[in-house]
This record gives sequence, C-alpha cells and structure tokens, in this order.
Amino acid sequence: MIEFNHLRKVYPSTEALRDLTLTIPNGKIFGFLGHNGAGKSTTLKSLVSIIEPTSGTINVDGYNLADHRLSIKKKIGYVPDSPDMFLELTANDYWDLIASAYEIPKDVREQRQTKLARLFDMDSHADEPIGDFSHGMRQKTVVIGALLSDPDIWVLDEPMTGLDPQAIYDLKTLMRSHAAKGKTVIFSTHVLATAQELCDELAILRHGQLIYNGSVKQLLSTMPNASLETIYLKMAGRQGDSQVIDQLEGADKHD
Ligand SMILES: Nc1ncnc2c1ncn2[C@@H]1O[C@H](COP(=O)(O)OP(=O)(O)OP(=O)(O)O)[C@@H](O)[C@H]1O
Repeated sequence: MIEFNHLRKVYPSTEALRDLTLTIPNGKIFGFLGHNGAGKSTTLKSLVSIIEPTSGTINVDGYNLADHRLSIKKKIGYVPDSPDMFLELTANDYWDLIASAYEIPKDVREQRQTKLARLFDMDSHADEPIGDFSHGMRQKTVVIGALLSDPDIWVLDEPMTGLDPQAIYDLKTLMRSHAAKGKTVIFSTHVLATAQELCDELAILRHGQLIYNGSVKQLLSTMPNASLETIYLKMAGRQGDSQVIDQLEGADKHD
C-alpha cells in the first residue's frame, strides 16, 4: 500500500502539487489522469525519489520513503515520462546499468531479459544504440528495464506512448497479471479508453489538486451509459467546450 500524505511540490513558477492525500492499494491497477501539467509526473517522480516534495510524506508498505529511500527504490520499477535518455548506450548496456543498480543476480537477469526482450521484439536489437531506435523501440527498452528486476511496485508514466498494438496488448496483460498477484501497478495515461478498460481505481488531478479518487465503477455509475471520456471532460475539461469548438469552426469557414 502506498500513502501520499499532504504532498506539496512547489517549483519556482508553479505549485505543481497542492496537498495531495491519497492511498493506493495493492492488488489493483491504479491510474492517474489529468490534463497536461496537472501534476501526474510530479507525483510519480516523488514516489520514485527523482524529486523531493516541498512538504508532505509518502509511505510505502508502512515505511516512510524519506527514511527508507534505498530499500523502497529497489522495490519499484519505473518507466519515466520520456524514453529519450542514455541515447549513446546500447539497449544491453542500459539493462546492464539497471541490473547492477538493482543488484539482480546474473542468471535471474539473463532469464528475465531474454523473456522480456523476446516478448517486446527487442531481442535482435539488444546491441544497437538506443539513439538509433524509433520512439516505440526506446519505450520498449525502458519498459523492459523497469520490469527487469521483477519489482513489486510498477510505476509507469504514460507507458503505452508510441508502443505498437501488440506491445500495448502484452503490457496490459502483464499489468493485469501483476495486480492479480496482489502487487501494485500505478500508471498515468491520457488515453481514457485504456484507463476505463484497465484501471480498478483512479486519481484525477487538476492544477495539482485531487478532484477524484475512487473506483472506475463508482465513477461510471454517476452518469449511466456515459464513457469515462465524457465524465472526465465534465470534471476536468474546459468549461463551454463546444462553444470554443464552434467558434473555431466558424473562424475556419470564414478563412
Ligand atoms: N523541473 C521542473 N521545473 C519547473 N516546473 C516544473 C518542472 N517539472 C514540472 N513542472 C511544472 O509542474 C507542473 C506539473 O507538471 P507535471 O509534469 O507533473 O504534469 P503532468 O500531469 O505529468 O503533465 P503531462 O500530462 O503534460 O505529462 C507543470 O506546471 C509543470 O510546468
């Protein structure tokens, strides 16, 4: 179980998180939704210790993150919001780096890497530089890296961006099976159909504030026959949406 208690993050020009309090249970797929800049990555980066919150605490399985940083980091596999890093390394070098940081035994690492690289069609590209990869191949490289240590807690920031349909299907299957084992799967997405299909529970952020936390079922029951997209846009979307689109359409007609 992961608990965020009154988390705040202030950047010089923005208050990215405002008093975020929520609990993420084990054994569920938990989704973060919110417009660009809502605070999703900031929340996930705080959990994986890439950034330090301005105030507030995070507890993982009852342990305070600030006091047990290293042991908690080792339980987490993280897919960052951008796969454009370590471009000069080969995929293999990158996985080596992760294997040594997580102290994964050589035989375990080899077994898992072989399976994951084959699953994501990356086995024949392992010795090529990441900088030569397409966006989707870079994404597959970081997904494999995140899952290499078989971590209990998966923190996936927009993990499906750029993946092909087969890889998306496979990743969704892995996420479901990991949660079914009672482990934790946290991900952010802008694809509301995916969130509706995959998530058990959701947090919706707007301007760094939590505007919904609960089950997808419960949220869908608030508006019978409406999709998550419809409900989300009512909660988090621009007011007078159709008016703005009508004005744009009108402007186009006069061009
Ligand atoms: N390193 C940084 N320095 C300054 N401001 C930042 C930094 N990182 C994020 N921010 C600001 O914090 C706010 C939240 O950003 P964050 O990346 O958490 O949003 P997000 O919900 O993940 O957005 P997106 O959907 O676009 O990825 C934004 O206003 C952003 O400009």
